[in-house]
Amino acid sequence: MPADLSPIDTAKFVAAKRAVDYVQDGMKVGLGTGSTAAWMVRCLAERIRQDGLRVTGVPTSTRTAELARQLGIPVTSLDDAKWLDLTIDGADEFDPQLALIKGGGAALLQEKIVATASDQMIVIADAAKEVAQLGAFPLPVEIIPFGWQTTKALIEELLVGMDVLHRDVTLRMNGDKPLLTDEANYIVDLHLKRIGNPRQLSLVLNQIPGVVENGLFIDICDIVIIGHGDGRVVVRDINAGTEVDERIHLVPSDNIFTDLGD
Ligand SMILES: O=C(CO)[C@H](O)[C@H](O)COP(=O)(O)O
Repeated sequence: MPADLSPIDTAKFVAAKRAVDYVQDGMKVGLGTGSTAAWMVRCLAERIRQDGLRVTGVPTSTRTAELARQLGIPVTSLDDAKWLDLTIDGADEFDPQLALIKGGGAALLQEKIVATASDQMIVIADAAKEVAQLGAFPLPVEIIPFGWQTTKALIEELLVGMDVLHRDVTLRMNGDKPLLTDEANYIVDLHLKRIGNPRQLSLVLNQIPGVVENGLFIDICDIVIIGHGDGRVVVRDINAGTEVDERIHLVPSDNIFTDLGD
């Protein structure tokens, strides 16, 4: 492990490194978005170079597509790939049932579509993302720009009847303009502090006409690989009901430390 990696980057790196062990020759793999997923893209590129692995990646954002191409990973669209063997992505929070909050990087829509079109979803995360109950991280909701203030008001109204600790909805900005997603939509962040019933909240949010999708991923993630700053990983498999603690000794090539832009 390079000495100059911070504990947080070490945690993300070891989780990513462990996750790409699940990738087998010939697989179609969904490539997540965010700083942890960017480590995974680098680790996957290294396996392609070193092991001669043949994979096709389906990126979940323009950022990830660009990084994958730069690193020589063959990429295609979900429409071409149709169904994927595996998706590996980061998350903003995960709970004991492996329900997730995603979308901190504004890519939740493509991420959810790609993960749902995969046989298996593996989430890679540092230990700080683990929570007893979701909601400390603001829940991102993708909405269409048309009538966005009405949609925001409808979300606020809906939250009154929900089991949440706090109810504040903010439009995500990029400087002085609303942030635009890859689909040219807006994101509103729901500051809820605690979500009592994520499944119910996810269902009712998606009933609002201007809502495209929300960042709650329920019953989608199969495995979470939790990285620690000391190089340890914990692999939690919800279906097998197992938790395995491993120490990974890693000697990454210099190549994957280039372009740590995310
Ligand atoms: O959902 C996401 C992007 O939409 C990311 O996976 C999530 O925000 C985690 O990002 P990071 O690995 O940088 O902490």
